[in-house]
Amino acid sequence: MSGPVVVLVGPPGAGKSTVGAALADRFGVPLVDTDTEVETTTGRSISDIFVEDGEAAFRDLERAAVLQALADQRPCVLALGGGAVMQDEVAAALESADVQVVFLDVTIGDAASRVGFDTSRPLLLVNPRASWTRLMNARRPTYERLADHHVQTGGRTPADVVAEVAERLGAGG
Ligand SMILES: Nc1ncnc2c1ncn2[C@@H]1O[C@H](COP(=O)(O)OP(=O)(O)OP(=O)(O)O)[C@@H](O)[C@H]1O
Ligand SMILES: O=C(O)C1=C[C@@H](O)[C@@H](O)[C@H](O)C1
Ligand SMILES: [Mg+2]
Repeated sequence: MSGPVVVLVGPPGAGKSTVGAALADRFGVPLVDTDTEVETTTGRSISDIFVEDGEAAFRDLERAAVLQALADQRPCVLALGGGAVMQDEVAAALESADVQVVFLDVTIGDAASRVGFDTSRPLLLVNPRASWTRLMNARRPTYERLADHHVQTGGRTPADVVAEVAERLGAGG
């Protein structure tokens, strides 16, 4: 099979980057993290792009990164930024691609203790807990609709989550 082995979606703090890196090691493929792709191709931080050019400009770059990774025949683990699935073109591409989508779910309590809500997340600068919850409520139906597998991460280590995802993909053991 070519293209992404798995696509990870979920809110900030779900563990997409962490679990994605471990899965990539396990499968012997690179991790493509769209947040990192955007920062690498522009040479700027996501925060700077949001502040200087606005969210819409970031979303254009993010969409291009997702579509490129899906179009590439290069096997990888693809971790999406938390809001990527809210773009219709991204959602449609995930639905039509022959890929397994995994929704990494997390509660506000676990997400808060994991990320600490520092200044690196531009949408969570003001009242981070309330902002995270509002975004999650708006996005949850989309995460669930697009997901082939729904994996709870609360109270579990990254290794536990990796093991469950691998098992769901038929690569456990
Ligand atoms: N299952 C877990 N248990 C405990 N800590 C975790 C778990 N998964 C990830 N973490 C930690 O939580 C933090 C956030 O994880 P990570 O950056 O992977 O989340 P993310 O979903 O990629 O978030 P973002 O959308 O902001 O990029 C990291 O410090 C990571 O080490
Ligand atoms: O939840 C979001 O909308 C975001 C999550 C991060 O992964 C980054 O993609 C960016 O900070 C926006
Ligand atoms: Mg991440």
